[in-house]
Amino acid sequence: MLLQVAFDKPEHLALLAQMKEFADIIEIGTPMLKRLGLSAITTARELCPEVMVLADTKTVDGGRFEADMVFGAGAAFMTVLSCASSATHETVGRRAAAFGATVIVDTITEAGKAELLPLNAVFPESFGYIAVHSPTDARLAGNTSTLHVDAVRKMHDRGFLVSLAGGIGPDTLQAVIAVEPEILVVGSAITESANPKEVARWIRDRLPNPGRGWPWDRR
Ligand SMILES: O=C(CO)[C@H](O)[C@H](O)COP(=O)(O)O
Repeated sequence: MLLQVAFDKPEHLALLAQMKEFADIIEIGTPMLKRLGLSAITTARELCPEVMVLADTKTVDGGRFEADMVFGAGAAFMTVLSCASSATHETVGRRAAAFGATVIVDTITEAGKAELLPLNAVFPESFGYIAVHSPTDARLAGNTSTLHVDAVRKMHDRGFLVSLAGGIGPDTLQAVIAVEPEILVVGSAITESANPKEVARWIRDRLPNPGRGWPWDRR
């Protein structure tokens, strides 16, 4: 299982270097990307050259431009929304292949209903994972649904590697590890804690098969 640490706020940049011993993937979260732009990606690459960077673009259109920007800046992964057009999926997939990068399809707009994902569209080869994702705003508004966690097995049954995100931390770790996503995304439970390094270490120590879950591990 891979640990992706999500850095959503500009002030989280100060934590980047501390996470390199725990994170398999550093996520430049959507708000940070909007605030700091591509410099957040290049900074992460400079501070943590051995850790892959994911740009959480949540792309819905203009895929070619966004892919070229973030992959050109050094991101190894980007996200595209499952509800984007197949033309966007295809162009992002082609650019990822050209850069040797990987796309994650985020089903956040189908939150809790990832199994409804219309997969008559065949995703390009460079699409590595389906993300099942509980939206932050829904959780902050009191939604405690765990349907996205249940969706992990359904996505595995359809042959996808799965990234699981949204509200994951020490309190929920056991339940999310049980459904065996390939990538576990943890943001605020680490970045907003009093001791980010210790929380990251605690989570990392409990991951089954830490550092495994890449597409190439399955080939
Ligand atoms: O992509 C995101 C929000 O859309 C977050 O980065 C992701 O949900 C992880 O954050 P947290 O662990 O705080 O929920």
